[in-house]
Amino acid sequence: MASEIRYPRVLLKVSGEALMGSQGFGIDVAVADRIASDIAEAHRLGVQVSVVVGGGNIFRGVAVASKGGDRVTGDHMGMLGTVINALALRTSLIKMGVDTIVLSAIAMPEICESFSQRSALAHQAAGRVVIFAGGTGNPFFTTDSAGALRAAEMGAAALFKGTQVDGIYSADPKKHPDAVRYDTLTHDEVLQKGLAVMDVAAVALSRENDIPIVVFSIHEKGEFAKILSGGGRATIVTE
Ligand SMILES: Nc1ncnc2c1ncn2[C@@H]1O[C@H](COP(=O)(O)OP(=O)(O)O)[C@@H](O)[C@H]1O
Ligand SMILES: O=c1ccn([C@@H]2O[C@H](COP(=O)(O)OP(=O)(O)O)[C@@H](O)[C@H]2O)c(=O)[nH]1
Repeated sequence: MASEIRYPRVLLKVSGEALMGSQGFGIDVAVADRIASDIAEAHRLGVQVSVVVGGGNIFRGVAVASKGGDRVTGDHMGMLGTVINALALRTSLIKMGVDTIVLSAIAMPEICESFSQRSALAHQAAGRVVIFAGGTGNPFFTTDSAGALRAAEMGAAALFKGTQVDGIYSADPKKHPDAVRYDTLTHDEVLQKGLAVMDVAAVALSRENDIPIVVFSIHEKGEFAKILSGGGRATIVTE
């Protein structure tokens, strides 16, 4: 029921690293199918879902730079990784009967359509799930920033970050098991406390556009729909 839905239009950022499952690299198709089933469930609830997919399971530009390589080339490789992930996620969604389109920030017309806000909104209005590939199309950015950017362009009511942990903690819970979890925070608190679950540019852009950020575990089946319906486990960042 549309009236029970907390956020009628959302942008979901899917962690690239989540897609590799227990493998050390690449895409575990079973995991891609599972994440797609959560997106399909939200879509069936009547929520307009668009997706930015990460690329950390394939390549990160900083890894090249840290070994003395060229950061910009590394970031180009990272952005191409996000296109591979977007195609995998589209395959999973289409298998489930969800009409899905991939729009890339970097033109590659033989493979997918290029991004424009106009076409993205038109595809969304036609009932499709839109997957944004290629991040922002610029080096030195992240797919979290791409998520915040596309959320603003699509008029999303919230930016969902589906990640490896179930919310925002006082410190990285993977390194500090005693870290305390927050149910709610403001954008300013995330920035002032230096909570590194998302990069500063993404949080600042969301703050500027008054877009709440919802951080939840992408590994919990059904959690996305639960949160959309007003329940579930997440940290919600609002003003
Ligand atoms: N304060 C914090 N609260 C929660 N997670 C944090 C925090 N600081 C760092 N992290 C780490 O940030 C990770 C998510 O960011 P990122 O590496 O960009 O992953 P993703 O692949 O989901 O984009 C989490 O898996 C977590 O280990
Ligand atoms: O706008 C962008 C988005 C991503 N990237 C590159 O693509 C990689 C993969 O994206 P990200 O690290 O955000 O993926 P995730 O952490 O979600 O797996 C990054 O490390 C960057 O090298 C980039 O250059 N510009």
